[in-house]
Amino acid sequence: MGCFSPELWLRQLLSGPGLGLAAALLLLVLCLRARRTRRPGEPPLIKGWLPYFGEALKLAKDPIGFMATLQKQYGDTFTLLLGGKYITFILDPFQYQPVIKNQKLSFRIFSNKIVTRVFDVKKLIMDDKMNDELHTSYQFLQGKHLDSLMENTMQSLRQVFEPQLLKTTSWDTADLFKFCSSVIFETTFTSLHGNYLADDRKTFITELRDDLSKFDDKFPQLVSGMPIELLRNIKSIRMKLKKHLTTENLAKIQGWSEIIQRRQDTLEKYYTPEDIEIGAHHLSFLWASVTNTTSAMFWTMYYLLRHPEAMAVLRDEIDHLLQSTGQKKGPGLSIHLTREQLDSLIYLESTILEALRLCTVSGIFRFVQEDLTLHLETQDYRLRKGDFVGIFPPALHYDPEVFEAPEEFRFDRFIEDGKKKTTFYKRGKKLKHYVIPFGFGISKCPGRFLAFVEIKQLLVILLTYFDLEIISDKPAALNFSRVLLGVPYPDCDVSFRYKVKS
Ligand code: HEM
Repeated sequence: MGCFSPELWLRQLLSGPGLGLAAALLLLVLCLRARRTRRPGEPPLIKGWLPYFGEALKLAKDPIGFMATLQKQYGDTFTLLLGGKYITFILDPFQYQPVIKNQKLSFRIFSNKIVTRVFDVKKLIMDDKMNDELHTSYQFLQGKHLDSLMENTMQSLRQVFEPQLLKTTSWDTADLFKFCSSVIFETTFTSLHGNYLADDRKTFITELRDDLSKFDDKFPQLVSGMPIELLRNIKSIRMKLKKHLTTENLAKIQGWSEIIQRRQDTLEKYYTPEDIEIGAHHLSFLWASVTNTTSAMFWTMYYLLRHPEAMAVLRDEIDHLLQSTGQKKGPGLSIHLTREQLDSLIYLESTILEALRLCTVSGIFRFVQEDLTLHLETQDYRLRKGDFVGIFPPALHYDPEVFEAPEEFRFDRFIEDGKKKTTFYKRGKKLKHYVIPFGFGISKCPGRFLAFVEIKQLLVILLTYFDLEIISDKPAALNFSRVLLGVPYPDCDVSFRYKVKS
């Protein structure tokens, strides 16, 4: 997609060697793209005044408010020019199904373009069979396989937190985003890939995390199609990351999870073992497993720290479960919860869901493979080959008809009469889907169960073993530099303090 951060695009292009290229590019697209007009049967067309970028600046500034304004003005279906791409947004949640079910609207073409651009994986586009086989590996993120991943996660969390528990009970201060990114990276990487065997394990993990974070900083530019050569040292950082994850280097890590084993077996069928592209595949999976989980963890913790009343209810809920399962805090990190027990923590789950409802600014996209008519309940729309169709979850998440006071954090929003609340209505009709942070249909995130389990386990540990308090007064806001690309990071870090409970 080419719509994510026009300011970054322009700034980068207009510095140094990008200047000539920028001028040529802008001239070309100005001529090519400005000419489109709305044809009969097509949705309202909104091009903005800026050629090529269209309304991308407004979207990047305030995506939720801007889309709400357009929805009021043009209705639930309209086509928007964003960074050279025409995207027809379908905002009525009852019309998601026709989009998801339409075979001519392709997720694979969309996602292959991104994976090729960002991670330099070339073979996916050419090899559908390999693509299918890699997708079957996602079964190892569910069911009984999830139980063993959950054990790995708990083991990794012990490794991270047991040294902390030996400390005295004095306060330590930390920055919340840095804290989440460090714990989630180490836990996720170790749970999925295993333990690095050499003595310098900690250094290896820290370097890998820092390199992934530098690479991820430039993710929006890479997605938008900016040549990696314009992004200073990102090409060499990407190469370094890929090399860490080649067959030879992965062999230095012990205890691969089933999913990593299956992916490696599949990749070895299609590549020679020494092919660096194997590392590129593992990099794309590592990136997917860590980035959104980190920001989801950040926002959940952030809201809990700012709402001590919610934190108190969660602590009670967890204490109650530990007591009822006969568990006491012993030396080290001795508590152990099964998946069913974690699932029974309904206030914990509601809190995470509420943070995701408030903070998901991703888009769900499909590529229009040929000119077609999309049949919606209310109307038919003509769509053009080469355009995209998009679902924008915040339009649903912030709909006051569905969620009362939608901009407020209410940790118990998904609880009713002491049980999980799963009924939400619009226009008097029950909604099948009301919170969609993980995408939809074929592109639905395969890691969603693991993400929930990991965040829950981490919160159980933090709330059971630590006192936690926010220090920063300044509220954090969503940073929209990666709008439409998942759960955004905060615009600033937030300091908090923690100490082992006495
Ligand atoms: C709270 C955390 C997470 C969120 C909000 C999230 C969100 C998403 C979304 C929205 C998509 C679909 C993208 C699209 O439609 O273009 C996606 C795809 C994906 N996610 Fe997640 N994700 C999370 C955690 C994870 C974890 C923990 C893993 C792996 C263990 C993972 C692995 C993947 C993979 C492999 C895909 C690509 C699927 C495909 O190509 O079909 N995600 N995620």
